This record gives sequence, structure tokens and C-alpha cells, in this order.
Amino acid sequence: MIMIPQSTSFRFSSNSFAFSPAVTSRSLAAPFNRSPSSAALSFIRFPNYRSALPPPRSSVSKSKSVRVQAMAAEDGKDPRLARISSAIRVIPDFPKPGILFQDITTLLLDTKAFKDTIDLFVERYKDKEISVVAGIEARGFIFGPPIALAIGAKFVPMRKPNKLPGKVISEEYSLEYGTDIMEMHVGAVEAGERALIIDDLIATGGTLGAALRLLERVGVHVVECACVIELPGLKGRERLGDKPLFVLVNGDA
Ligand SMILES: O=P(O)(O)OC[C@H]1O[C@H](OP(=O)(O)OP(=O)(O)O)[C@H](O)[C@@H]1O
Ligand SMILES: Nc1ncnc2[nH]cnc12
Repeated sequence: MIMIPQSTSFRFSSNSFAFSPAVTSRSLAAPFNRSPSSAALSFIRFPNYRSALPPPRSSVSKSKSVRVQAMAAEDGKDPRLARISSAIRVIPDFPKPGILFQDITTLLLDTKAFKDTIDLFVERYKDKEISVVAGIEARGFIFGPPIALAIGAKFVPMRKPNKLPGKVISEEYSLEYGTDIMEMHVGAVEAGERALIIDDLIATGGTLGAALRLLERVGVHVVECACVIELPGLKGRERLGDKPLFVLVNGDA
């Protein structure tokens, strides 16, 4: 992960929107560039996950955190997306000053929002003849397995270095300072298989890009990359070339 601190290049206090690769962000974003409590979303009840948690060390209000909208549903107004967005806690200055951390652990506490998240991915991928769901350590291990089980695919962990016990193939990728390595077991996938890569979040795109290269090196066809959250200000999808990226909600970097 590359954590990019707040700078003049990125607006950490502004809100954003989410979109589908199939639907332009601008057309969907406009009604939601106001507060989620605005008229556009007033019909939606947001979960109050904070009541189930000790007070966060630091947090920003929902209206200043992740801003919704929308892709998955064909009409771009699937109400499940608002609940998902609302269930993601945003913590400023974690793990270091200037980072606006998108915390999906609160989404996992909201059983409806968590299920909706999995359902949205399953609905999209169930008929795409995907045989491999490749999940990226660590948070891709949360979302990947239930999706894999539901669509009848195997789950393949893409791990940080020296974690997998068998023979591995590795892919180095760049970080903000230096590099990291991603590994996958040899024999976990076969040439010609169709894969979905899943992670919780795309920021700079370095991590997803490495997973993509690793799978393509062994002849796997990556159908799509998918994340719960995109930080569009960091332009991570540009590092995926022309590989499609599907996201549920957008957040600020
Ligand atoms: O698009 P990028 O800039 O590459 O960043 C995105 C990655 O960063 C986070 O993982 P992290 O590296 O923090 O690992 P963790 O899930 O083990 O904490 C996130 O879960 C993604 O995998
Ligand atoms: N802002 C962020 N929140 C959570 N995970 C991240 N990985 C990279 N940037 C992140």
C-alpha cells in the first residue's frame, strides 16, 4: 500500500462519488455531490454503526467522509450502495498524519451492508464463467472467499512475501518509498483460466497492478478487478491499463 499524505495535489477534505465502469461518474455523481442527507438520499436510512463501537480515536462525520454513488445496479441508484458507503468509517491521520483511512471493519459489523457488498459482486460475476477469485492480502481475504463460494470459483490468496509455504511466483511492485513483493503459489491457477481480482480498496493501483501482472504471467485471463472502495483522486485505475475496474463506492484520498 502506498499512503500518500495530504498535500496540495489532493483534496482530503472534499467528498467524492463512486461509479461503475459502465456508467460515467459525472452523470451519477452530480446528485450525490451534496451531503448524503440531501434530498437525493433522504429516502435511505443509514446504519448507525458507531453505536456498536467504542468511539473511534478520531473520525469525521458521514457527510464529510465517504460519499456515495453508484454503479452496480443498472440504473445507478441501487439503495444498497448508500448503506455500504455509510458503513465505512473514515479515520483521519491513520496510520500517519495526512492519511484519510477508509476503515472497512465497520462495514463488517453491519450484517446487512456486508451481505449487500458480497451480493453486489456475486450478482455481477455469477454468470461470467470465472473459475478463480484472486484475493489480495489482507483485506481481499475478507471479501474474496464468500464471493468465490457463491459463484463456484476457487479462491487463490495473493500474499505478501515469505508467507506461502510452497513454491511461489513473485511480482515486485513500487511503493511510495521503495518496493514490495506479491506472491502466489505455483499450480494454484492454470493457463487459460478466467479470474476476478478482489481487494477492499484501490489507491495508487500499485497493488492491483502487481496482482494483474502475476496472473497474466501464468496465462490467466483476468476478467475484471473489483474493489469496494476507490480513491479516484489517486488515479489508480490508470495503472491497470485497459483492464476494467469495478467499484462500489468512492472515497477521498
Ligand atoms: O492501490 P495501492 O496504493 O496499492 O493501495 C491499496 C492497497 O493498500 C491496502 O493494503 P495494505 O498494503 O495496507 O495491506 P494490508 O491490507 O495488509 O493492511 C489496501 O487493502 C490495498 O491492498
Ligand atoms: N486511505 C486508505 N485507507 C485505507 N486503506 C488504504 N490503502 C491505501 N490508502 C488507503
